[in-house]
Amino acid sequence: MSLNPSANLPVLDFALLSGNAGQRQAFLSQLSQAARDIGFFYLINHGIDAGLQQQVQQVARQFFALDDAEKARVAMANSPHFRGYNRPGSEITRSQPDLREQFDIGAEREALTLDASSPVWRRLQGPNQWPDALPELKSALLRWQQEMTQMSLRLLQAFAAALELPEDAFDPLYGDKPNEHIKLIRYPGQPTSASQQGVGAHKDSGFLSFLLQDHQPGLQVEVEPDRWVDALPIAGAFVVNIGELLELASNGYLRATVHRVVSPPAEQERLSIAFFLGAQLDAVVPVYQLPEHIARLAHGPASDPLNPLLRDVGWNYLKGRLRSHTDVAQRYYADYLK
Ligand SMILES: O=C(O)CCC(=O)C(=O)O
Ligand SMILES: [Fe+2]
Repeated sequence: MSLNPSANLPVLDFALLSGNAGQRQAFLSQLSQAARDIGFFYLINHGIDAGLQQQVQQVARQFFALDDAEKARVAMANSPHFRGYNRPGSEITRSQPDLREQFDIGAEREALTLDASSPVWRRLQGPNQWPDALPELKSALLRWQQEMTQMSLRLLQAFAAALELPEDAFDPLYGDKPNEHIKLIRYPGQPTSASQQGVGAHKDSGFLSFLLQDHQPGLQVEVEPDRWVDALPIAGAFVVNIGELLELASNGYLRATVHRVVSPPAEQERLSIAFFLGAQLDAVVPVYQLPEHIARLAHGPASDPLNPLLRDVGWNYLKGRLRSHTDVAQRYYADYLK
């Protein structure tokens, strides 16, 4: 394993984007190169306060330390909107259980009124579940959601500029309802005899994902078929990766890179705070007209029969949620799955 955390993945300095014209251009060209070569990079000087990062990590640890009974009161199995707590082993990736416990929240919006003709993905919108035993969690995560949304939308605009599109090209895809998904994740240590699948190999479904890791390694990126590199933690930095919506929007010029987490050793644990920026659920991702020198290198989105990428955002997001959370799927989506 490499000792220099930045050896495997590029490190991008977000402060350059608001610097002078030369610095801005340097950032955009580093961004397009990093995004195209690997689809994963570290982001530093992102403007998210270090104190807030630590507060969110601390409240996440407090949440996972609650009694099982308290956590069960906010179980995702009770939410048609896929919000709430999952015990280790309850989520499935590539048909295997993921050895991680997690707490999901999304945008705090009212459930939609639905009738028989409503597309099923409209069930995804709705309220979060908050634990009574830890009121600080709600205020910390709603603030996190707000700040992460602002920062990540700036980065998404930089992606548009890096693709030589107007900076606001993607704005209509999220409008005033971006899909702001936070996942607090704890990976318990595993003996070497057990499965080491913290989370199995996958692509993220949204535009961009941001991971705030603690000190514990485990995240791995598939840089070429069957070649995995460690994305070792860098304190305060976010690991950023590209999701399926940006792969679709760039006609495969940018790629949603496959990644996974290997469980920590026995007696240790790993905490990760993930933020997924997605489009509004009723958007459809168009094929953007890219300049010739970029379009030439765009080979179309990946075509994996096990994971078709869907341009209809609501359907693409629902696909991933149903596959990962079979208990919610059976309880609230049985009519659709039939
Ligand atoms: O734990 C991590 O840092 C990565 C998690 C992840 O890839 C995911 O939940 O989509
Ligand atoms: Fe992921």
